[in-house]
Amino acid sequence: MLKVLVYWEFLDRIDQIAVSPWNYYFRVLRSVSYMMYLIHANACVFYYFSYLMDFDPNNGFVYNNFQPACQNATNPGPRCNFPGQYNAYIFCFFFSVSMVTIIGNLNFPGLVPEMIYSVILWFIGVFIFATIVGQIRDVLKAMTRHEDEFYEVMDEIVEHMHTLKIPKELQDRVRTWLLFNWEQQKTIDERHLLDGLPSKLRTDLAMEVHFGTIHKVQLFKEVDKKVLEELLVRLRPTVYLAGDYICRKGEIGKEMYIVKEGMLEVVLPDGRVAVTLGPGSVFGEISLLALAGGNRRTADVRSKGFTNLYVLTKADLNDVLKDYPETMDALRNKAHELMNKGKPPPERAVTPPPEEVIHTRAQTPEMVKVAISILKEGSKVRNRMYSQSAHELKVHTADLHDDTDDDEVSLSLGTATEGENGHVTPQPVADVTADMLMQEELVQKTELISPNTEEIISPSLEEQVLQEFAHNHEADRQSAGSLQPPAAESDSASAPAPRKSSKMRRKSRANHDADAKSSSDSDDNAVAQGKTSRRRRSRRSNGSTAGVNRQESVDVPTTTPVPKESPMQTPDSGSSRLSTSKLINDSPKERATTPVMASLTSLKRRFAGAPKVHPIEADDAEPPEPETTSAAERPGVFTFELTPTTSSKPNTARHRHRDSNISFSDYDHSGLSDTFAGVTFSSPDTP
Ligand SMILES: Nc1ncnc2c1ncn2[C@@H]1O[C@@H]2COP(=O)(O)O[C@H]2[C@H]1O
Repeated sequence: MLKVLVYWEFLDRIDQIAVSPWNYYFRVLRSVSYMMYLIHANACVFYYFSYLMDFDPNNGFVYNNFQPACQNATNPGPRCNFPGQYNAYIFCFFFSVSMVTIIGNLNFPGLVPEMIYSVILWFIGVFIFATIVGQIRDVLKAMTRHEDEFYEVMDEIVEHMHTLKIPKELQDRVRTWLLFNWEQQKTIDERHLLDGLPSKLRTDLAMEVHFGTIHKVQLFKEVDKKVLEELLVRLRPTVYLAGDYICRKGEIGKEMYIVKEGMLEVVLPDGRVAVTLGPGSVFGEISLLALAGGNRRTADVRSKGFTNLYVLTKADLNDVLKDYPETMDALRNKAHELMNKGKPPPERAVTPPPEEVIHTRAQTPEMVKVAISILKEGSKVRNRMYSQSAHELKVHTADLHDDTDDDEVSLSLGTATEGENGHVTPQPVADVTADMLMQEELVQKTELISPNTEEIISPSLEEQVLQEFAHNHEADRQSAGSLQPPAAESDSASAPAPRKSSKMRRKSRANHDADAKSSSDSDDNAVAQGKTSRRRRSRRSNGSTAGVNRQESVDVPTTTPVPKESPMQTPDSGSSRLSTSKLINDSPKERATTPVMASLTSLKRRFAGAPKVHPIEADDAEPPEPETTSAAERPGVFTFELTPTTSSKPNTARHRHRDSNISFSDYDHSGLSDTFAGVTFSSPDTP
């Protein structure tokens, strides 16, 4: 009897160490053992009761080993085969079991005490029996309780779907999800399972369960342990089937996810997979932390196979981070860092190429041009008129915002001021970075300088333009007279000439200089006849060079001293013009002779397609060596190939286009007599 305590202790310990399903078997065994013990105890009581009744041999109810019936029997039956040999304990145990499990069918009590004893025993027996049976049933039920619950829920859902006449395919997916979920988690909602536990225990449990995954997450690498613990408790496991979309672009982000197992794909709107995420990856943080400036999903995320994820809701995140505001900032910074490091900004990746962003300015009236050309250079009236016309020449931009990025190669549209010492200082007004050049289509569509670029060029340049007009006009006339333009003229009128050797270019420049000289006399004539740059352009575009949209010539002086009075090189329409491909493909020596060349070399290196920018060779006979002369000191004249666009929005000062990285600023029109428009290239590579 005293051993019962030891026995209970033993049972408790076994219960602690036994794992499912053995713990359930053990519990059934324990209940049976309690029953046996009680029967044993009852057997002992019965023996003692028999003893109190003197083992009366005349009494069939109590135990007696005497068996007097056998002694007197003439024909003893099988019970008399072992007279006096019944084992007292076995007999009493047998009697006790019968008494507990079977009501009645026992030796009828002959005496009153026997009857009372029997009744008490029967009552006890009923209770013991009921308890034991109930316990065994509970234990067996507990063994399968979760499974039963799961199937109960599943049956309900399936039935409901059936009632709603949900398509079979969807029903199957729900069923597959439920089964997979059960398979993975063995519970429908783990969170509620732990609700009854104190928070400290839940935290410890969560740390234990999720830490393996969380410690791989880069985003949480530097997060304080306390915050991490609080976040961990709030993580909710979930599973996704192959092909399921976890989130869709444009949705409002309310949850972020940590991948526990499986692979997921970030899918861009064009169907391309931007990146594949594996265990330890986080996604959904951009909208949750408003990294892209809003709370919308920036991409679709699709489960590649079956995946196990941890979900952290925005509400839970905010709930934790409201007590740790500095962690919110740290998380954002970290997320930004990871975003910029590992993946291109999703918005940029999915934004379609911008439409026309740079627009043509208005054309300067003919009258103004003529007046400018005939007024004395440097006169106040001329400057004012010039300034008026220049005001129309602002670059128009649309959908631009402030921002600047450095890029390896940039193209800038700028003004330059000629100083007293004859040095010309470029003043960039617009930067077109490498990004823009990459978008060749945009480059082709973009008009950096309007058809009337000449009008904002300095008076001296204006003069050159007029000279060229006269020259072209003369060529026109000649060709009209002979109905067959001379080959040289035809060449010079066409847009960028085919590649020529530097020798040829020098020669053609010499020819051009002679032409320019002879044509200068007919400037006024040309202007008077209203030869506009537009006409010249149209002649060019109709010229021999196929596939060229339009050419504009712009002189770009650099900081090399330029004699103030000496005219800048007159852009000959063909003879001195180099195509980009020419520059890029020419000898290294040539390539490195001007900043333009250096930049274009760099451009070529980065972008296979040559940008539609055509510099005209510098007017010095042989460009200086790059090692001995600073690139910024070399003069150059450049030509652009441009395509007109239409303007719908007014220009705004100092802007930058979000997609093309193009930035613009207004022209500075002050001191126009010393200011000209030009195009320069700049590159960090360029010395
Ligand atoms: N280019 C990408 N590389 C990696 N992950 C991305 C990329 N684009 C979007 N994502 C992830 O996909 C998620 C979609 O929802 P969010 O915008 O909230 O957060 C996004 C990022 O976590």
